[in-house]
Amino acid sequence: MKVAIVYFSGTGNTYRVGEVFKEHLLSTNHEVDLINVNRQTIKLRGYDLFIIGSPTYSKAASKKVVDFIHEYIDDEQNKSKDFITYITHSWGEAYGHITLKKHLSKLVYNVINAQPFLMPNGFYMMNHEKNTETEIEALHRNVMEKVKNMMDAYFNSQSQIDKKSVVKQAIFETMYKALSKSWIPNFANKYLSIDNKKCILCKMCVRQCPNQNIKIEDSKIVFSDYCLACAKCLNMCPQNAYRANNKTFEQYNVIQPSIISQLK
Ligand SMILES: Cc1cc2nc3c(=O)[nH]c(=O)nc-3n(C[C@H](O)[C@H](O)[C@H](O)COP(=O)(O)O)c2cc1C
Repeated sequence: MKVAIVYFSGTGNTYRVGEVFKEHLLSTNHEVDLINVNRQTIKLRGYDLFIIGSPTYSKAASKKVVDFIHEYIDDEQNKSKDFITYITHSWGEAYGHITLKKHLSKLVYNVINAQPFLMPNGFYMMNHEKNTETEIEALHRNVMEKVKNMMDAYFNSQSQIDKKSVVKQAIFETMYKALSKSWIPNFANKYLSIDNKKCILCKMCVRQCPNQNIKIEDSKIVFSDYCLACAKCLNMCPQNAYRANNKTFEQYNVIQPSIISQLK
């Protein structure tokens, strides 16, 4: 079977879950491509199964992934294929996997499994707490078990759609759309700043920003007003020069590589 795992990820969680799906499928002799929505420029074809993952933003799915479904997956050739959706979230209830299912179902795709994954919080400078190492390890172990269960269910032809209120899903999607027009695009300008004593103008954030929202002008980092609030820049800055709400942000180092290597 040929599988496309399609994801968007700011702080590494959704990527990490995609990677676990990939490792699991490779170990059971399937062909797998792990595809970042930011790097794909042509329609996806020739896959038997699509696994589509997104971070949760305001309880909904990232606009990047929803737009990608319409632009690069919607194709007559994919109509008879199977789909699995997942979202990663860090607190409370999340509805993004159901948002993705709704968009795919409207396009007449067959979504067999839709599940949330609770992950370490990469947005804790704005909301809730930073996770401890013990919590992070437990969350990553849970990912491995859940991925295995999801794929076992899929290969046993069992549907596993997480039950969620469709009314709440629609409300949260509408709220996220409204925030995407106002608060979110200005997030970096409003809440982020750079410690210029630490910044070495390495341009890593400029290159890695998924929406090209970061530039260097007059030897300083500046933000435009099309931020996604994905928190990638803060988490991956090699100098930890980013400040959030005027405070130094204590990074997780993206996907906690030391912990992940221990779990392998
Ligand atoms: C702008 C923003 C809004 C978020 N809103 C929620 C939310 O409503 N509920 C939640 O559980 N997590 C929320 N989160 C946390 C992320 O969904 C979570 O950490 C996710 O795993 C990040 O995925 P990534 O690491 O692949 O970017 C939010 C994060 C950001 C940056």
